[in-house]
Amino acid sequence: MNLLIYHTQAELFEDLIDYIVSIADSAIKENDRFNFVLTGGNSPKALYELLATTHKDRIDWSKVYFFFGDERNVLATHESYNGLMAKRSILDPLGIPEDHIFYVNTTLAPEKAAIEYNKAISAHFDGADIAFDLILLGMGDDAHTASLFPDTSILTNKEVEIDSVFVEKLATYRISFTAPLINKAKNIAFLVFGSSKAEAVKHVIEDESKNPQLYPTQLIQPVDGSVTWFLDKAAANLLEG
Ligand SMILES: O=C1O[C@H](COP(=O)(O)O)[C@@H](O)[C@H](O)[C@H]1O
Repeated sequence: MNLLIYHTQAELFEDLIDYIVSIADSAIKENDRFNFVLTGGNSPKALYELLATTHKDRIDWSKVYFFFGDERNVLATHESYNGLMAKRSILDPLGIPEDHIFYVNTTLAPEKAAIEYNKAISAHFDGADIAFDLILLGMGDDAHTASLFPDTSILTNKEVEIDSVFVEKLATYRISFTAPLINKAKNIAFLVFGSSKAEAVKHVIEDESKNPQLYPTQLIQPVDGSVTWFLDKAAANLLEG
């Protein structure tokens, strides 16, 4: 595990963008494409905007395929649809063609949306191992990541797949990568800001005995890939090591 802690968000984004560019370059050199899983939530918006403006010439976007690690069970026009924030901040500004973007189809019931997303991803990987080049993730102050929330059924799903899950505390369904699917990735990067996340960061990174029902992000342990944490000072504040 790599742990990187920054004084400012600007410094963090600069390094995170260098990291993304380097993974994109290697993936494109090796396989002529870069399979990039975006995270939702609030933290990544400024990152996406920087990638689509100041840094747009650093990646060959024609070779990039975009996916979503989780999605809200709302229509694509709803403000909380992860795909909409990505569409506005990075996908439209870069002119990414529709056939390079794997949105979750939330006009379907959540179970069906998950099944269709699994099919679309399997077809994209065409029988090869489903190992994304890079999965970006955030983490909530309750230690959820993607839509792996505490005390939910998806936490015990051992399949490498996308699943639907009812999140009781939000009284809503979500569609999400399972932990085994995330753990197959070649690279995983967490982007976490702010003091409200500090306690969750400490439990996820430093607890010796794991309790993933309470701290689901503890389930993220790549099989062969790397995991890198990009934290600001406030989020890292309670770490001891
Ligand atoms: O991995 C993820 O993390 C966030 C937490 O996001 P935040 O930046 O808004 O705190 C989560 O809600 C999101 O859906 C997910 O992709």
